[in-house]
Amino acid sequence: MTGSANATRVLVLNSGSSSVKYQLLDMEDGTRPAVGLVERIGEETSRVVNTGPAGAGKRERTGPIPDHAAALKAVADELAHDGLGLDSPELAAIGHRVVHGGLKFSAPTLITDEVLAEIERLVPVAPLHNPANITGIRTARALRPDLPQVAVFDTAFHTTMPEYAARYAIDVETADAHRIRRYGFHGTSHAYVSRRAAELLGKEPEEVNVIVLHLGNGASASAVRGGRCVDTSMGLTPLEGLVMGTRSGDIDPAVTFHLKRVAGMSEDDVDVLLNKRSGLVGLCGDNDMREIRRRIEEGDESARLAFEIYVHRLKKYIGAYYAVLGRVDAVVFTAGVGENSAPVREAAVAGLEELGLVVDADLNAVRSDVPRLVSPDHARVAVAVVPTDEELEIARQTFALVGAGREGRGRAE
Ligand SMILES: Nc1ncnc2c1ncn2[C@@H]1O[C@H](COP(=O)(O)OP(=O)(O)O)[C@@H](O)[C@H]1O
Ligand SMILES: CC(=O)OP(=O)(O)O
Ligand SMILES: [Mg+2]
Repeated sequence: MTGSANATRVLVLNSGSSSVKYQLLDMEDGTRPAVGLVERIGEETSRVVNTGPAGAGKRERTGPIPDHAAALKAVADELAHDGLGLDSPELAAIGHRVVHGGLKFSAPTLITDEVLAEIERLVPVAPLHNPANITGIRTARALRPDLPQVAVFDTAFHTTMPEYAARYAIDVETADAHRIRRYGFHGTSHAYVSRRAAELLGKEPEEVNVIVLHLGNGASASAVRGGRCVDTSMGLTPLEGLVMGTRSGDIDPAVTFHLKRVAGMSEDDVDVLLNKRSGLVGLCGDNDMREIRRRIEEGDESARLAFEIYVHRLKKYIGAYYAVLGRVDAVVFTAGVGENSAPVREAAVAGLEELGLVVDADLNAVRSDVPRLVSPDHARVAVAVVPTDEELEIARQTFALVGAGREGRGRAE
């Protein structure tokens, strides 16, 4: 590993199926000199938005960006434009979000050829995500082969799940032969948010039991006991669990045989149906909760039903994880929908007063980007909103790993 002692910055790359989010974080002074994203990759109208530090110095351009490699080049150009290029001596490492780490990776990992090969082996179980992560890693390594690159896995936080929560009730030999089990995702977010929730309650993570509801485009719930994940709603792939923007979440697996046998659909057709044409978009044509709420206000029935299905599933998971944990200190909402949609939060806990769950309408209506309680003072269980910050968590874990490497080498030299 290289990097001088004054290399205090980490570039975080979060490559999604059609977007790359990037942030440059300074681990010494806590600033974020660069923040931005490339979206709609592969379309004619791709967009590069460089938000700049704290929203200052925003730049935006539109034009075709054919693939993730080109997107990474665009990110490098944006950084160079601000004098923050990848050749900067201040750069200590690049941290990559990697969605599927299988069973091998339960901690942030320095990327080697072997690690990359293992991430590639997991593509079949994260087809929307791992290929993008791999391109991000390859491109970044080509641009800065000397710099440590670290993978931070979505699955890592969930490796503490007990065997009875992680296993499906299917033939053990088949399951083991094909490594079929529940891995869980969004772990970086669940870890960060559950820790911040403990802070908000004035407690140590070890002292509290929390249910985290990460509701973005992808959505998942987790039950966290004393800082360790004991159950989560996503499974072998990020398809299981909650209703999402475009994914069905839980479904009778027989639906898939039925579609193949009766509707003549291929494996790929079913895959696309459940991952891209289901969830909110499949139910009502929109996957953005803002648009769905607007349509409900106008009396649109399909939007209303989509909302009700979404919330009903959410409520079932709150109940299930309440039972798993036995005692719950907080139910915490995070990510795009969880942080911004007061109606979703209100509806998700409506009728759960007997469980100690109540939302205060005034507190819930407040818009803010700081962690906050939305339950009344006297509530038995706190209901909270905690904005997630996967990039900060990835940067911290990356810097800790690289820093440890530097110290270790320092001692050895
Ligand atoms: N002001 C808002 N009100 C309601 N929902 C919102 C708002 N802003 C964003 N969202 C929802 O958040 C989603 C994106 O969440 P986000 O966590 O950014 O997703 P991802 O990281 O998976 O791309 C949008 O699709 C939309 O449904
Ligand atoms: C794992 C997953 O669903 O990620 P995202 O929400 O970024 O699609
Ligand atoms: Mg997300």
